[in-house]
Amino acid sequence: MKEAYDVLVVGGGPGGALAAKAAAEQGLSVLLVEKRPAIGAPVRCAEGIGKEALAEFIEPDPKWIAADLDKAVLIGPDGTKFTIGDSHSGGKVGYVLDRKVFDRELVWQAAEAGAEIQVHARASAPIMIDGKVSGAVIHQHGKTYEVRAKVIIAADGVESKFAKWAGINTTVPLAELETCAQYIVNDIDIDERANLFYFSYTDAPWGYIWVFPKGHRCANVGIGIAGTKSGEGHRAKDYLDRFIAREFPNGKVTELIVGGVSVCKPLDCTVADNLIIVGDAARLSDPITGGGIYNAMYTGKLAGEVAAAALKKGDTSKKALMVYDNTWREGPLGHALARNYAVKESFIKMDDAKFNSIVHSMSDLSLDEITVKSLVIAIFKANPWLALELPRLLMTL
Ligand SMILES: Cc1cc2nc3c(=O)[nH]c(=O)nc-3n(C[C@H](O)[C@H](O)[C@H](O)COP(=O)(O)OP(=O)(O)OC[C@H]3O[C@@H](n4cnc5c(N)ncnc54)[C@H](O)[C@@H]3O)c2cc1C
Repeated sequence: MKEAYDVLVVGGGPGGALAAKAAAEQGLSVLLVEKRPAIGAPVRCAEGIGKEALAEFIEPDPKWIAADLDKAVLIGPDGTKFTIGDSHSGGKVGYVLDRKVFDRELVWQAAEAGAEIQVHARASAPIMIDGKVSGAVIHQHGKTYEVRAKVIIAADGVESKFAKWAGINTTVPLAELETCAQYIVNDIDIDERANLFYFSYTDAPWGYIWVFPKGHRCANVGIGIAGTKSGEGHRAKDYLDRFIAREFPNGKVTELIVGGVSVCKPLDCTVADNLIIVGDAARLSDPITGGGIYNAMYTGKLAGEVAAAALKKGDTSKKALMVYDNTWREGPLGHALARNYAVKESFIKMDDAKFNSIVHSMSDLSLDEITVKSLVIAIFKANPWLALELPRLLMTL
């Protein structure tokens, strides 16, 4: 580890990896520090991603694809199913990844581009000079180092502290922090090409349950519920155990993970002098699904490119880095996050009776495109009463 770099990336998830790769490809000296001893492990993710989204960044490779999907099935509180995609979708729907392998591949690509990677290396504090972030204190193998950098990219995920230490308010309201639990369940009867989403206030208050196949008779089965709904006997794991006992009583559990997902609005501003915040650290996961792999990759790559352009001009002030914030916020990602936040706020508190009526109304519909927008438009068409109940949501579509 040197004492100074052009760019320091804190965090070796998809956001950090793409940021480091993009910056190194521009010829910058880049250090990526990851606090865990192994990139990609333990996995805290259901590992689902759309094929087209992923193709923006990387060629699909069977070594990190656990399942190739052709449909998603939404299941209402009374068990009524609505399927999106199927044979008409041309196999475009999505993948379930093997993130232990996938995350390592992304970091390896950053290293190949010239970035230096240090694992088991935790950033414990920013170095502040004249009120500006100018590096970080790094702990590794019992030693402490000071690393200076001209631009620091905070890619430290949902548990992000770096931006907060640098004076930015990153607090997620408890009601907008989904608490999640997930098992890998083996030896179960599943459709290996379908992601299942169960919506029911009783089973998963202000959240949902997912069953994402991971190959033959194996799936990620998980739940996210609002942080405010979690309590004694009502923890995410308790709800999940009840679901598993009902749906997969003979399943064999081989892994449990717990984690959090923010479903709030993005940070008000994702840059400061010498600092860019990406992915989950910037609260950019999707407010409906909690999905954030694509958003982290997109903003990570953008951050690396913006850092390089700013360094070429010799200006890494907040004003110069604002092009990063403006680009994602005013582009398709920012619009999708704003719309999906409005959709989440409108639907999340609906009771099971209303959810049932919506899912019943959709059973005759056929939808090949899996986008929130196409789904919500279909829901409004099939349920004209929603236009009166949620008039402001219509404006966002
Ligand atoms: C249960 C669950 C299920 C999910 N399912 C999906 C899904 O199916 N599809 C989807 O798209 N998204 C899903 N997500 C969200 C997805 O995992 C994240 O959005 C994505 O990983 C964000 O990438 P990131 O690079 O921003 O952060 P992360 O992947 O969280 O990476 C951040 C990295 O920073 C490291 N780090 C943190 N602090 C420091 C520090 N001080 N110093 C050094 N390193 C540090 C961490 O160890 C971590 O490796 C799920 C999340 C959970 C919890």
